[in-house]
Amino acid sequence: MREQSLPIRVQGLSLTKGERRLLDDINLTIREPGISMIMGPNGAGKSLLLRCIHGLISPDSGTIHLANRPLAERRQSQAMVFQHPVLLRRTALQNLEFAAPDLAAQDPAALLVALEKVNLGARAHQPARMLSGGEQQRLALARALLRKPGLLLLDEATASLDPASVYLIESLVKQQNLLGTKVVFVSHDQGQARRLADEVIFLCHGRVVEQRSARGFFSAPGSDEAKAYLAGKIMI
Ligand SMILES: Nc1ncnc2c1ncn2[C@@H]1O[C@H](COP(=O)(O)OP(=O)(O)OP(=O)(O)O)[C@@H](O)[C@H]1O
Repeated sequence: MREQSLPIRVQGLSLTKGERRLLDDINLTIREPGISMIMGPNGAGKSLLLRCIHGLISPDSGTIHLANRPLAERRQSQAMVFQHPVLLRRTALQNLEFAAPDLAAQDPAALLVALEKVNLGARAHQPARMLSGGEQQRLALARALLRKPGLLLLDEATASLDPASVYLIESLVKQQNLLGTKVVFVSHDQGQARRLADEVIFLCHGRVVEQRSARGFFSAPGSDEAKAYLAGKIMI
């Protein structure tokens, strides 16, 4: 059973390092059960925001609630996939066993099914760190999905993968979303955002500049920053 994550409510979130305000009073409520895509130029604070929502970074101020409960009570029901997955020096299957020891004991066949779902059935007994980049990313996704997370966070999870791996990961993410997992995806890939996103949250200089339907965002971005970003202009 997936635990309900919505609404995700971020209030007054700020993070400063030295002189720089990296996240600047972020107020954001995510209500959409579909896929929310966080977009914005390099250095906008997308990864930092995602890490805060996953509880990996403590902000200087502000709060995060999921389904009206503080983040600290909720971390077990969410999972994150990073651009560069960190895998154990073990086989692909052992990486899943380590992530889900109870499931591995009760229903070991389920782990093989999880590998097959990401087209890694034939790689089960290969060292995870010897897999290709795309295979490692698919393994990381399989590992994240073992928990049946109520919230799945993906940070540039398909950057530098070939089209077939991108397609497979996007299909699995969409499927999970339809099964009830809320998805928040950071991506620069406009094609991917158009394929996946129900809403876009556009960040610039550590602030939320726009939050609207993907259709509205791409057809008529409301801010100069988003217009420049979509036009491929470098923003300082
Ligand atoms: N630990 C840190 N100390 C100081 N500055 C940091 C730290 N982590 C991130 N930053 C800075 O915060 C800003 C936002 O970083 P973040 O990784 O969130 O950007 P991003 O929007 O994900 O960018 P990109 O699209 O390039 O991945 C960047 O300028 C980065 O250099």
